[in-house]
Amino acid sequence: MILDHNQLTSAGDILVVDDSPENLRFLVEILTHSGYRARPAINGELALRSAQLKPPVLILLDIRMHGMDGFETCRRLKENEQTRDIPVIFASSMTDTEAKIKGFKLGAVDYVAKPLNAQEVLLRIATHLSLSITQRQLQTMNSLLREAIKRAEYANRALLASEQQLTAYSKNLERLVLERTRELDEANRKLTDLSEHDALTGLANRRKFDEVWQVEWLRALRQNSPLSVIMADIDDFKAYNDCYGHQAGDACLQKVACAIEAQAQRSGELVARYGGEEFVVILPNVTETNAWRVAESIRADVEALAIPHAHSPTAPIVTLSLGVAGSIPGLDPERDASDLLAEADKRLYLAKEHGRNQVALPFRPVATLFQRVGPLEGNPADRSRDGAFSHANHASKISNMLTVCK
Ligand SMILES: Nc1nc2c(ncn2[C@@H]2O[C@H](COP(=O)(O)OP(=O)(O)OP(=O)(O)O)[C@@H](O)[C@H]2O)c(=O)[nH]1
Repeated sequence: MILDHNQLTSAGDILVVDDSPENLRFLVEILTHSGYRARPAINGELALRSAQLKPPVLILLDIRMHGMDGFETCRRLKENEQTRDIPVIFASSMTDTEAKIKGFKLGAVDYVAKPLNAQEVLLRIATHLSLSITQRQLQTMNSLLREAIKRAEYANRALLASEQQLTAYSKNLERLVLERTRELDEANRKLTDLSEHDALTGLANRRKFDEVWQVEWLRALRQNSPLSVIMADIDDFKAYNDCYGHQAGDACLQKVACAIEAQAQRSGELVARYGGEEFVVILPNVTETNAWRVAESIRADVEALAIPHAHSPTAPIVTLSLGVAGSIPGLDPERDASDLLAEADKRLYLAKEHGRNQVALPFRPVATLFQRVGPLEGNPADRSRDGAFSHANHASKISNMLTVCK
């Protein structure tokens, strides 16, 4: 493909080398006439110098010259980095094949025979200039492309590295978030635990009790089931503290808390520390009578601990007074949750008033009570509580049972 004439003529100088001034003039003339810029050189040495000083876009080179001939001039042009890529066209009257082959082997791109034909010379120059310019453009595009590929590869590597870094960061972040979440969950759990439990005994605290008590009351109301509560208070605990010290008092509270908790292990049952030396037990699905049995077992178990209490006016050991109240909320619209609790509390203080170390129930003739606490019919949920009580030990416990008027 021959390029546009303007592109060819503006590409640069054409160096014309010939030791015949006539030939030189002729060539310079036809080139200039065609719009090219032509530079003459009268011998090989001058041609080399001119080409190195300002590389032309093409060289038209005579072979047979005085001094350095065209072959040698071409050889030197091709061994110089600066001039090696300039297309060389030999112009010669040596038309034998051997001379042509030698010229091509030295790196010439074409050959024009003398005497020169202006049109042929111009056509060959246009062809080789086009080829050379296109080749240079291709080389430039190639090197630009190579540069672009290099940059893309570099960017790709950088992208890959930052992707890997990002993955590592995000994995690390994920791990940190997980760790923090776990720590936060754990801290929250501890906080909830702290907010719901008494630090000394590990039992539920008053706050937790209030919450559960309301829930259980509403459940019993919905299910028309019984609900009971026991209030328990250590007798003469001030005297215990005064006698054995506060630390021993703490240890005593822990032992009593354990004993109470051991008697309220069924699902839904809750033991809480209600105040200093006061405890409360929620017994869902347990009738008042059976709650009395639980209270009596607690009282007996604390007694069985036989914790010495030398200054107690009640007994030489630590004892408990307990008040019990139970209801079926659905059948008892007159009372609400706080009424039932207040009732248990009132009975606790009646138990205190009547000598301590006993369980207080609402007034019922002893005989009736004795029958009521015997084997029961009805709710199977109560039966396990029935099994915990027998007529044999009933007689010994009755002395610790108080009946009072409502
Ligand atoms: N060691 C210890 N003592 C406590 C704690 N909480 C409350 N107390 C003590 O429990 C005692 C309760 O005394 P009181 O309310 O007078 O009752 P009490 O001496 O048990 O007499 P009654 O209840 O009428 O039998 C006080 O001396 C409180 O200091 C505690 O966490 N640890």
